[in-house]
Amino acid sequence: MTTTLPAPALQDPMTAPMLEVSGLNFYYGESHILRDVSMTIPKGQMVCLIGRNGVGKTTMLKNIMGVLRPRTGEIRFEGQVVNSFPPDRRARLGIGYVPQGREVIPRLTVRENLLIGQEALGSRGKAQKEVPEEIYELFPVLKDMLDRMGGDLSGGQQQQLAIARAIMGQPKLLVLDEPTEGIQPSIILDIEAAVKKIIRTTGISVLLVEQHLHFVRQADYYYAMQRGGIVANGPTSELTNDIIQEFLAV
Ligand SMILES: Nc1ncnc2c1ncn2[C@@H]1O[C@H](COP(=O)(O)OP(=O)(O)OP(=O)(O)O)[C@@H](O)[C@H]1O
Repeated sequence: MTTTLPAPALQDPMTAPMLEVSGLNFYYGESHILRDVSMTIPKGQMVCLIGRNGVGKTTMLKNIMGVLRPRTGEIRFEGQVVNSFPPDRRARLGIGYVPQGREVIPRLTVRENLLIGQEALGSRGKAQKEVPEEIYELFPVLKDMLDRMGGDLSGGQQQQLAIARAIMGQPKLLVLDEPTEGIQPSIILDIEAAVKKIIRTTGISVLLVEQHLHFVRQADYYYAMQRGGIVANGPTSELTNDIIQEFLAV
C-alpha cells in the first residue's frame, strides 16, 4: 500500500515573510546542535541573531543556505519550502550569503570578484559586463582597487568586497555571518552604514549574526540563542542590558 503525504501548503509569496524557519533540529553526528529553532524574517527588515561563541549561530545560517541539512523542521523562503534545494538554487532564488571569513577569491581581481557575484542572478536578471555605480556608492574604497587582487586587500576591504559581491547577485535576503569580526572600528561603521543603505534603497531583508553591540542595535528584531535554542526574541528597542550581558561578548 502506498500513502501519499500531503504537499506542504504554498503560502502567498506576496504576504509570506521573506524567511520562516520552524521547528528546526540539526545534529553533527549524535551531537544535537540546533534545538527546535523557529525564526521569522519579515520583508524589508533586519533581524540579528545573537549568542555567545559556539551556541550554533553559524550552523543555523548554514542550514538556511543549504550547506547543512536539518534532521527535522522546515525552511520557507517567500512561502516556498526550500529544504531540498542545494545552496546554488537557494542563491538563485535570492538568498545572498557572506560567510564568516568572507571567502574572497584571492587570485582574482576585485572587479572579477564582483562580477562573479552575478552568478546568483540566475534567471532573475541579466549579468552586466561592468560593475554598476551603486556598488561604489555603497563601498567607495572598492572603486580605486578594481585591478588589485582580492587577496591583497585588508581584512576590512575584503569584508566590504564580500558584501558588495553578494549585492551584485541582487538578493532578496542578505545573510551576514559576523561581518565586523576582526575589523577596525572605523570600517565597522562604514559596513554598518552600507548595510542600512542597502536596506533603505533596495527594500531587501537582512539576517545578521553579530557581536558588535552598536551594529546589533541597528537591527529591527533580535533572536538570542543559547545551547542551540532560541531563548529570547523581540524588537531590538527592547534589548536590555541584562540580555546584552548574557548573550553578547561585550
Ligand atoms: N563540523 C563540525 N563537526 C562537529 N561539530 C561542529 C562542527 N562545526 C561546529 N561544531 C560544533 O557545533 C556547535 C555550534 O557551532 P557554531 O559554529 O554554529 O557556533 P557559533 O554560535 O556560530 O559560534 P562562533 O561565534 O564561535 O562561530 C559548537 O559546539 C561547535 O563545536
